This record gives sequence, C-alpha cells and structure tokens, in this order.
Amino acid sequence: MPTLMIQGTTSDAGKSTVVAGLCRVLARRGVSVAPFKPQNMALNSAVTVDGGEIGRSTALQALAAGVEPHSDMNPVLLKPESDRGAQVILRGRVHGHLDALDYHAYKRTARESVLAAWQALSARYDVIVAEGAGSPAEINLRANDIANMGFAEMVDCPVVLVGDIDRGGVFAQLVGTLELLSESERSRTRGFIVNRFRGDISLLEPGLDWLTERTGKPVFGTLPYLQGLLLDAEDSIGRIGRVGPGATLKVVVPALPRISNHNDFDPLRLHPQVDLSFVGPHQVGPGRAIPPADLIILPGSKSTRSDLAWLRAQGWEEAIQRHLRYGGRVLGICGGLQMLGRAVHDPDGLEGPAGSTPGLGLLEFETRMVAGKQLRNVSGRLLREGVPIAGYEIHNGVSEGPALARPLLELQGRPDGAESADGQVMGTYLHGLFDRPEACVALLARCGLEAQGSAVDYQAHRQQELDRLADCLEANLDMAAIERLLEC
Ligand SMILES: NC(=O)CC[C@H](N)C(=O)O
Repeated sequence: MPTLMIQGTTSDAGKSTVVAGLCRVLARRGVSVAPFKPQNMALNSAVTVDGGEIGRSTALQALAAGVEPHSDMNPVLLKPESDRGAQVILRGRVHGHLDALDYHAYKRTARESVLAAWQALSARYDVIVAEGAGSPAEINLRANDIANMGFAEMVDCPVVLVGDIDRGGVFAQLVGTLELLSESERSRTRGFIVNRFRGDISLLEPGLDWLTERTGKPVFGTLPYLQGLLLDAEDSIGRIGRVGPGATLKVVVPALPRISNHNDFDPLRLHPQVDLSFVGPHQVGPGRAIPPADLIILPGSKSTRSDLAWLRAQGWEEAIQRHLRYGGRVLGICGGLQMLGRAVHDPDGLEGPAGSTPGLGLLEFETRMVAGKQLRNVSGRLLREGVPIAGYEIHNGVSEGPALARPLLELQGRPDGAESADGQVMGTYLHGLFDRPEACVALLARCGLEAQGSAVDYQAHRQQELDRLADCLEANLDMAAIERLLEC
C-alpha cells in the first residue's frame, strides 16, 4: 500500500502542516488519501466517526483529505495528565495510564494497534500520508519505536525529512539527523523539505546544492513562511492571532498546565473585535492578578482538580471574584465548567490522586469523574437566543445540581451547562462553541460586544487555509517527484 511518511528534524518543524497540505493537494487531484499519525502526544483531540478520539491535527488532515476522521488515523494518542503520567488511547479508546502499565507489554500492544490501524486504513484508501512525531534521531527512544522510523521500517515506506530553517541550523538539522539513522533508515529517507523560509531563495540555493551533494538526496522544495497560517494546533498554544485597532472586547484565558482543546479559541484569535490572550504566571508574574478583561474563559482541562489547584496557587480565584464584582463575565468550557461548580470529585483517581477538590462555587452543582469517557459530536442551540451551535464533547465528568436547571444550551434535545441568574457566569461541556458565526456573535454579545459585520466562519476559514497551504505546496514542491515516491 503506498504510504509516504513525513518526519521532522525537531518538534514543530512543520510536519503536520506539510501532511495536511499534501492531503489537500492529493485530494484535489482526485486521489483517495488518508492521514496517519502512528503516535501522538497531545491534549487537543477530536471525536471520530466511530466514536473514538484522535489528535486534532490528524483530524484536520482528514478534513484536508476530504474524509471523515477515524480512530485508525491516530492509533496511539498519549494525553499527559502530569509531568510523568499520561492517559493512553489506543485506536480511539482509553487503554490505561502509562505509569500503571507494564511498559514492555504496552509497547507490544501499541505496536500491534499501529499495524492493525494502518492495515485497516490501507484497505479503505489508495494512499496514506503518515506523520512522524518529534524527531527520528532521538536515539534513546529508538528501541521499539513506533512513532518514526520504527513505523517506516515496519511498513517499509519512504520518508521525507522536514527541517525548519526559521530556527536556524537547518543544514545541521538535516545532515545530523541522517547521520544518526541506521543504514536502512537512511536509505528510506528519500529527500528533504526546507520549511518556513523567508528571504531571497537565490541565497539559499548554494546551500541546497551542497546538501544534495553531501547526502546524495534531493531537496523536494523550500516552503515559504506562510504568514498568519492558522490551522488547528497539535498541542502547544501558538502565538498567531491579530489584535487590530477594532479589538474592543478583551478576553483572557488562563493557560492551565493541562489545558485541553484550546483550538476552541481559534475563532476568537481571528475575530477583529476580540483581543484574546492566554495568560500564565510568565505573562503576569507570580502572584500577580489576571489582567482586566471583559470575559474570562476557563478552558478545558485534562486534569480539572490539579489545574484548579494551580489556578488558586496563582491567586486567580480572588481575581475571578473581583472580575465578577466589577461586572465581568466568566465562561467555563468542559473542565472549566467543572471548576465553576461547588466541587469536583474523583473517587477513583481517574485524573490524578483520588479525592475531592472544592470548586470556585460560582454555580450550584458538583461534578464526579466517572470511568467511560463521553465522546460525541453534537449540535443544538444556544437557549436564550435560539441560534444553532455545534461541536463535540470529550469528558469523564458528570455534573449534577440545581444550577443545571438553568441550562446554557440544548444539545441533541437535552440540556447542557448552566448560566447564573444574572447571566454573568456561564458554562458548557461543548467544545468548538465559537466555530459557528451566529453562536460566536451571540455569545460575545452577552459579554457586551456589538457585532460589526459577522464573526469569522471558522469552518469556512479552515477550508480556505487548507487550500492556501495546498497552493503553496503545489507552487514550491516537486510534486511529481513526491507522487513518484507513492508509486513504489
Ligand atoms: N475536555 C475536558 O475539559 C475534560 C474535563 C475533565 N478532565 C473530564 O474528563 O471530565
């Protein structure tokens, strides 16, 4: 089965973007193509058609390929819950926690899952564009690798290596990575892509010629730095966003250590009237208050109780109360909603040590973490305005209490979330709630924003960005040579 794997010399070299771009280029040429990421470590995930969970960047690549995201596209997803522990998702379903699993047995199962998922995808699509993780030159992680060369060797596919010239040292990155590979890994590496180039290409060309001479491998192309490209981030909170002169609504999101699905905020990054900032202690200084805002959004969290403790340790519980006293709004999404209640109970220790943590007490309800993750794509409406809203749910928590009798939304015919009687505090389990322009406008209007023109249609924006990316790949990569790699 034709599979091409894109690996990078570092994390964030642009692998996900190149895979998304290649998926879109191939799909536009009528090829039946699917993305594949054997192993990902990320807290941004998406719900798949088969009711599972995969990394968000892979789901975006599926969108680029014009196919439905499926659990087989990212068979191993590691969701860190602390600096040491991570939840292991295999083929979309929770398998256990890394620290509680026998490592060797887990490695074997993970490898089997990767192979089975790749075989299942191969039966459904003509071409697979796979993405590595981090760099293949992490020699300490080489044994039993499934994320990079271990996968490429297992399925015997060619590899293209992406280096990021923007951070400097791209020749050392590419040559050094090749140097650290085994003979067979080196020979399956068919060439390079230089990513994020700004400047005069003629100044780079002698370096590219040298690279080919030195390694015997072609450079398939140099991709320019694509200004403002905003596609669903894999995990880290990117800095892209624009704060123009018309940005009158100030929205602050605490950058929780286990923030999850922060893609929720991408439509706000693009909104011309919104000034969005993620704040952590580094931005405001330890012990300092959250900057003044119209709206504070408590985001999703992989570990609600420990992130709540972190929020308190920053002194931000008082800051939120003060913000409310001055008439500000607070919105909680999923883990953030759970924080707004009276307590969060985790009797079985699903997200960390077993126990209970008092919530911020801004809404009358309590949450219990229950085994069996709730994963679903949902749609419904924002109750007060009646406007349509859609997104997805990913959580273990089940919330109960009188505040839920005043729901924020109706989803699939059932009530969801809550809002306080004065409307200042709102919460929902729905991720992706700003993606639809009408819902985005209505939610921001509640915070005092008078819409000028319509909000960004984020779904349409994603499609346009994928086309812009694909145009860029077609213009700058030797696509004929890349397609030849897929024919072998
Ligand atoms: N997506 C989330 O924010 C999840 C919240 C919480 N960790 C739960 O599982 O219930």
